[in-house]
Amino acid sequence: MSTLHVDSIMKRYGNNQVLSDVFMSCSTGGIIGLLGRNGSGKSTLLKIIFGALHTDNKFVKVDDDIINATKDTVGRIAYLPQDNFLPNHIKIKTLIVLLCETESIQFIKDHQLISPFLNRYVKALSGGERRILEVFLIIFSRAKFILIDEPFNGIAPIYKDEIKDLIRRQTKHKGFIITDHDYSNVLDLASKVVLLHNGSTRPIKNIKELEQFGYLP
Ligand SMILES: Nc1ncnc2c1ncn2[C@@H]1O[C@H](COP(=O)(O)OP(=O)(O)OP(=O)(O)O)[C@@H](O)[C@H]1O
Repeated sequence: MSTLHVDSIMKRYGNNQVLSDVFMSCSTGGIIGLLGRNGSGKSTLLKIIFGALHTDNKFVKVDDDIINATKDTVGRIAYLPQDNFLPNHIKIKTLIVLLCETESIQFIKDHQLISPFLNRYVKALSGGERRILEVFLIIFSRAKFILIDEPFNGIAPIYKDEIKDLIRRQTKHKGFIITDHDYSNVLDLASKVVLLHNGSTRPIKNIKELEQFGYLP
């Protein structure tokens, strides 16, 4: 078993102290559902864990290895941002080979949600098709810990269950931190739920607590 350990993360934009007291721990086999209101700092936190955003205060460790920069994340942490990140002019079958773990490449190419697009370029996909491809590339990437920002955004309800099943299967050897405003899907997947509230992470035991913290009405 491997563990991603996140502690002592602080981040301020000008006078806006977005993160002040963050603690999270995710082991392979687990899925952390990260919830929080708009602007609570979820994307900021994922970017800092991955190393895509700088802050002076952070402690991120995978097993015994301290993660300081994006180069330290190779094979350890992968990150799906909210926004498109794929290059437009590469064929989809090439991206799969470049980015995914060897043992899953054939499975992905044969999958009904991906196989129709193998010979297309990313620029020829619709927004939802592109998001499905991005989710596949990240959850089957070579990293042990996968950070996913809004995987279900723009994806039709019928495909969400399939994506959740794929994520669950990957927990055999990976750990996930997932945030999405489609909170019912996050709760459905998560083995632990964490709420970002006033800059702090708070472990959540039940729906009632989400109401008490003002996340749910
Ligand atoms: N580059 C930046 N400069 C200044 N402020 C920023 C910057 N990026 C984010 N912020 C602010 O930091 C806070 C946290 O933003 P962040 O995007 O992390 O929130 P979030 O929880 O992911 O929000 P959402 O759920 O709406 O996507 C917000 O108040 C936002 O306005």
